[in-house]
Amino acid sequence: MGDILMPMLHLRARMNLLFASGPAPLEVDFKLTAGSLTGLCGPSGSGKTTLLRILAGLTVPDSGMMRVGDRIWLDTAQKIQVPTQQRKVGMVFQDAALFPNMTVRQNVEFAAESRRDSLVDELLALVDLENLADRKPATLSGGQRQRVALIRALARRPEVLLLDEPFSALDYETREQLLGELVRLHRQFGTTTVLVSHHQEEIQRVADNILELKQGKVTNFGSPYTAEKESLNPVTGIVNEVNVRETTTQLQIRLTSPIITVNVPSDTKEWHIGEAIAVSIDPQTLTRKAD
Ligand SMILES: Nc1ncnc2c1ncn2[C@@H]1O[C@H](COP(=O)(O)OP(=O)(O)OP(=O)(O)O)[C@@H](O)[C@H]1O
Repeated sequence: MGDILMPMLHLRARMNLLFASGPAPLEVDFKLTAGSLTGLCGPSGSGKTTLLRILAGLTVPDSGMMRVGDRIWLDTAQKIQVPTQQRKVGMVFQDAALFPNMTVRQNVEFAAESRRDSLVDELLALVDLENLADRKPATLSGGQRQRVALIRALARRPEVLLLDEPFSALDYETREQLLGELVRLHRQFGTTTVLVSHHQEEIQRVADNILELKQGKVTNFGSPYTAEKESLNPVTGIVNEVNVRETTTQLQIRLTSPIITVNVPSDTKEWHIGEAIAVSIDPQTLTRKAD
């Protein structure tokens, strides 16, 4: 318990990449707290997958250092490069990549340290897969396959869990369900997790930490609530009437997209569908659409 809030992962890395706009370095230096769930987001081609691959040891940066707990997984200055299979990492990608000739149970057992490990049964039960344990992956739905991939990654008892858009190929409902399961598994196992997602809103809901990349640089790192504040798209409105007064000008604004999404901390207040709430607009933030 003592090290729960200690930075358990520290990565400093620099790697020259060829971005769509030309060559530029990916340059990161961040620390993750033990047991945290970090949402990694950013535009397409900003370096998210490369960063995940560096964490996994699948890509070696030009220079850098990575420490997990008290162990060094990478130190280019000292030529230390712990290979992926010796890193305690679990990975899940968009496509589950399960072994097709093995059953669900065998897929999970293969990753577990011991075949008699009760963890396998526990994991199968946790995501409701006991009844499908003897089926082959080809006979499962996309959501079921991703569930297997998720518990297979956890069966390795990883120190770091890396998820690269694991649910993005699934329909909305299945994605929501699996996100809920991911949060539950994360609470139960407390594995330090990095989740890549294109869905900013998704990340804001489940992550306790957000890491935003743009062109290989960290542009936002911290609580999802502050990140949201900076990146929230303003509501689009049209000026309907202008009343110039002595000290203030009153603008009547017709909102053209009246439904907005706001993320608020879950523990502050109870909200009820249909209740009226006051939404205030900061006049300083008003800009012309073309600006
Ligand atoms: N080994 C490499 N050498 C040079 N450039 C690379 C290398 N690997 C990736 N890139 C480039 O780095 C940029 C970032 O790629 P990356 O796949 O990490 O982005 P991403 O944020 O995961 O994108 P997406 O959201 O579309 O999956 C891309 O322009 C890619 O072409």
